[in-house]
Amino acid sequence: MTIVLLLKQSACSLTALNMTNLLLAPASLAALFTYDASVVAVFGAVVATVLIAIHLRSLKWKRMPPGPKPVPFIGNTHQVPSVKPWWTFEKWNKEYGPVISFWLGGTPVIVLGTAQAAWDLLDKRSDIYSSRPRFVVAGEILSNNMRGLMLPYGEAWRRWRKVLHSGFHSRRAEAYTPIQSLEGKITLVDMLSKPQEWERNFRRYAASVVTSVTYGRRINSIDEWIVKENIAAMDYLMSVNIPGKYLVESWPWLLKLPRALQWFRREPEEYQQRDIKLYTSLLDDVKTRMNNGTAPDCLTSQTLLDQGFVPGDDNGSAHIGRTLSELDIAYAVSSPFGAGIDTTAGTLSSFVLAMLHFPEVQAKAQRELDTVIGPSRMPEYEDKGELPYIRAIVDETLRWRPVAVLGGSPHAVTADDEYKGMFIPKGSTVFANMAGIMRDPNMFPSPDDFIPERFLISSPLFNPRFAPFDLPFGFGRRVCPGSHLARNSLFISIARLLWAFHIKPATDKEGKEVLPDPWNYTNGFNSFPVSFQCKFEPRSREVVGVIKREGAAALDELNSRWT
Ligand code: HEM
Repeated sequence: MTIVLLLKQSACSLTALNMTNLLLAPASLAALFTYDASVVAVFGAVVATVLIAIHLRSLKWKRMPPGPKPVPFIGNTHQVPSVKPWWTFEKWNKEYGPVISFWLGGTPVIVLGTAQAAWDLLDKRSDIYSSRPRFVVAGEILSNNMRGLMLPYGEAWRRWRKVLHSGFHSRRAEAYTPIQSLEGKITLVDMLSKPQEWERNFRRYAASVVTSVTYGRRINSIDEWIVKENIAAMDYLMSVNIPGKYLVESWPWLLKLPRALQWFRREPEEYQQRDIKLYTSLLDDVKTRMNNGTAPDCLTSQTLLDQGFVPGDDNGSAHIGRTLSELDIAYAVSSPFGAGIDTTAGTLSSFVLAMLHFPEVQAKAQRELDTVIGPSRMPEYEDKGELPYIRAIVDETLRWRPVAVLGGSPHAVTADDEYKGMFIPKGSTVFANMAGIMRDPNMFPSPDDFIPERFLISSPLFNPRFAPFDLPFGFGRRVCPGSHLARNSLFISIARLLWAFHIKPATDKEGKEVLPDPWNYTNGFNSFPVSFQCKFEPRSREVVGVIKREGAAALDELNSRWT
């Protein structure tokens, strides 16, 4: 009994002692106890939050747009063909929906397969969909972040883009139409004298328009050094931009190795020196002509002036640098070369292909030209308002075979996003698959047929959503800055080719017509018809006379302009 009482007492006294200790203990001790408790609480809360966040995130990731099942480490890389992947993307869009996702290694890729999805995300949410994926070798090492096309969305890109915007916005582009018209007349002469070289003639036209408006110098042939050097620079750029070619694209931490150990740098850095030499020599040439007062108004002269260059001053270049360095300018004004030649010339080749496969369209267009223009003069820009069917053919060509088949360069998302209940993670690469978008039968019934009437306001097939038809030129803040220049080139070239020539299939030895395969297109970010033969027969002797007369006058005028 006594023992039990003692035990009871001691238990009570222990309890009392503990209570007393807690109440009477020094403040520091109490704080220590309190602190320990809160550390545990905070730690627990952090762990719980992290676990909840991981759980929620994994739920989010499960809500990514549907797509083919990835495998560990490589994702879906093995399922994406290196040749014309846009057909596979179109197939997946048909199978899984207008917005699909897959994985290239550790990078999520989103493909938009309808115009609506592209408008909703790339246009309406352009604040977070306007960046580019990281191009380690092509953008960072080879181009030292000076090729704006590959720059992520941000200040450097904005400064670069301002140069192109002020050089090619719609009013400024109007000022280039006299050059485009004169060059177009030279092209018609080339088409008369060497019709078998029609693709080269188109390339010369596109290249001469670009060099004239950027550097104030025209070209007579695509074999001139300025074209060859620029093409070589573009070819190398393309050659390093092949997925899987460089380990450092998937493992950018390799850039943290001592420079001497970064084996992948040597060759692109050598080519960077070659690019710098080319672009600065073209810039210096314009500066020299500005100094002696012979430089025509062009993108380069305009940008140099905007950036503070003082022509005629011995130290004129020292003032350059309001927002861009001289090298930045040299790179910025070189961009139209890479972006504006294959796109324009390739679209003209698609137009020729369409005319071979849809002769009734050709005949209808020629009826319009005969009514509005007649054979005694050639179409001019002033006739544009009177030639709705020709304008519709331009739009339909851009739709029928979009040259920027994957929407140009891919976009990248800079923040997590939700779209129609689907989760789109930050850092995803986003393609607007033009090949699929332009063949969406809901938007473009009978998509494989060439039907200009879709773009004719007077036609029941007209869809007002496509007035104007901007879709081929991309989306949001990255939309093509050269679209006005490109459209003007396409309009005048197409109007005059149809006015001047019957475009007919080539014939074999037995005289049988040989139609080129309408799907035989090149691989690459710009896709255009693989070279084919066809005939350009002048429509009348009167037309030939006009071409020769106008062509000679155009050459005189161009020579007096640029020398
Ligand atoms: C038929 C002709 C052309 C087509 C179909 C075309 C189409 C495109 C497309 C789809 C894009 C990507 C837009 C995006 O990322 O959403 C683009 C970008 C670009 N285009 Fe064009 N283009 C053409 C001609 C031109 C011309 C003539 C120039 C030169 C003045 C030009 C300069 C550029 C540049 C510099 C970019 C990059 C814009 C940036 O990243 O901010 N393009 N183009």
